[in-house]
Order: sequence, then C-alpha cells, then structure tokens
Amino acid sequence: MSDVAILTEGLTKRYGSMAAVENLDLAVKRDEIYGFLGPNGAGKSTTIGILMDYIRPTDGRVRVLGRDPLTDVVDVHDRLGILPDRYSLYDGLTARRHLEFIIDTKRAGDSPETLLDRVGLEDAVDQSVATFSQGMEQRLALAMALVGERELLVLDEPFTGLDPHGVRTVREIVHEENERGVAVFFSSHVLGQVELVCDRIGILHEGRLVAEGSIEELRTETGVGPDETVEEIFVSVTDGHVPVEEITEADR
Ligand SMILES: Nc1ncnc2c1ncn2[C@@H]1O[C@H](COP(=O)(O)OP(=O)(O)OP(=O)(O)O)[C@@H](O)[C@H]1O
Repeated sequence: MSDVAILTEGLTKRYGSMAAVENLDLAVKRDEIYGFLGPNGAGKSTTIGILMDYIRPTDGRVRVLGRDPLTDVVDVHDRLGILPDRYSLYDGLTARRHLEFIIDTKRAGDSPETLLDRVGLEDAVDQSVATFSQGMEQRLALAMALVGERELLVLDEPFTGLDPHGVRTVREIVHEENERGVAVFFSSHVLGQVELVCDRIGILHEGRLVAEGSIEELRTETGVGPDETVEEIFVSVTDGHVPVEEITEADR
C-alpha cells in the first residue's frame, strides 16, 4: 500500500483563460495532518472539488488513496470522509435523519447519537435542522463526514461559524482521527488553529503552490524569523508572491 493519501501531478483547472489551479503537485502522506491554505480565490475548494470528482480537471493526474477519482469515485468516497465548503441540509429533517441517510448510503454501523455526541450536538439529536444555528449546521456537517470507516478525512473550512468550544472540538477530532491512522487534509483561514494541528502546510496563491513544508521549514525557507507565526509566513508568500522554486540561497 502506498504511503501517499493524496497525490496530484501537474493538476490544472482552467475556467476560460483563467487558471483556478495551475500545475499543482501535492503528496499528502497517510500519517499526516496537512493544512491547505491560501487567500480567497486561491483555488483550495477547486482542488478539493477535483479530489472528490465534483469538478473535472483540465489537465494533470490525481490519485486519492491510490485511486483515480475520475474513474473510481464510489470506491474513493467509500474510503473517506468529506466536509465540503458548501453542503445542503434539509430543513424538514432532524439531525438524526441526516445521519441515518449517510449511514445507510455508506452501509455503516454508526449510531447517530454517538456521532452527534462527538461534535457536541448530543442535545439536538431529534431537533429539526430548520432550527439550527450556523455553528450547529457546521457541527452536523462534520458529524456527517465522520460516518463509516475512513482512511482520509477532507475538511473544507471546518472552523466556519464555530464558537471556541466548537473550534476545540474540531481540533480534538482531527487529532483523534490522525491517531487512528487517518490522513487529514483541510483548508482553513484560521491560521492559529492550523499552527496548532498541522504537521505540514501548503500555501496556494493564484492557483499555484507557493510554499510547502512544516512550520519550522517554512520559517527558514521564507526567512520570517524563528518565532514567527503561520500568519507571517502566509503574508510573506502571498503578499510578496515568491513561489517556492524561486526562493534562492541568496534570499534565505
Ligand atoms: N465555476 C466557476 N467558474 C468560473 N470561475 C470559477 C468557478 N469556480 C471557481 N472559480 C474561480 O476559481 C478561483 C478559485 O476559486 P476557489 O473557490 O477554488 O478558491 P478558494 O481558495 O477555495 O477561495 P475561498 O478561500 O474564498 O473559499 C477563483 O478565482 C474563483 O472565482
């Protein structure tokens, strides 16, 4: 079994003359927590959409858990959990019904109560989603990503709308999953949290990967100083836009 959970080579998605993702090479290992960062419009959701086969690439190669999502989409989705950036919940249904639907689809043996307890929604099991706050919806969508067995968890902006308890819950879930051997790939603008959980980060800017590595490596690579935050690294590579391959010894 390959030790790579997500592989992209030369991945490109164009809309007309605009490249949403350009020549992207990624290799996310099965044992790591990988933070996928970038300014608004950088191409993060497009990349995740391609991994899920929601969006077809213009060019390049993709492998998710060793499979091509373009041809093996059912197998890929059976083996991962996904929190998409835009999800649809049904106002007329309870949290329990939402989960039962995914449990049935995935032929999983999970209990809706246990899943909702994991995301802090244990008191809302039989509550209609029409009455949910934004943070409650986000927690339910996360619980839906946790249905079934998985080798990979893909989370697009998991902290959206969450209070500090919810943010902590996401962090705990990411760590628990990773300790069980699940690779975690997530996009986020909440850089303080990224710093707390990620083994490696990749920073996308205008569709191109402009920095990648552990926070330590990126501090050195970008020359921001040994105590600087991910925010400083982020600003240095997306403001000045210095792609990784263009950083020379003289810049360090
Ligand atoms: N269907 C589409 N048609 C045309 N352009 C699109 C389409 N979908 C996305 N784009 C463009 O592709 C680029 C990348 O968008 P994407 O949603 O992947 O960015 P993102 O990094 O996820 O941004 P954010 O942080 O704001 O969620 C943007 O310029 C966006 O306008």
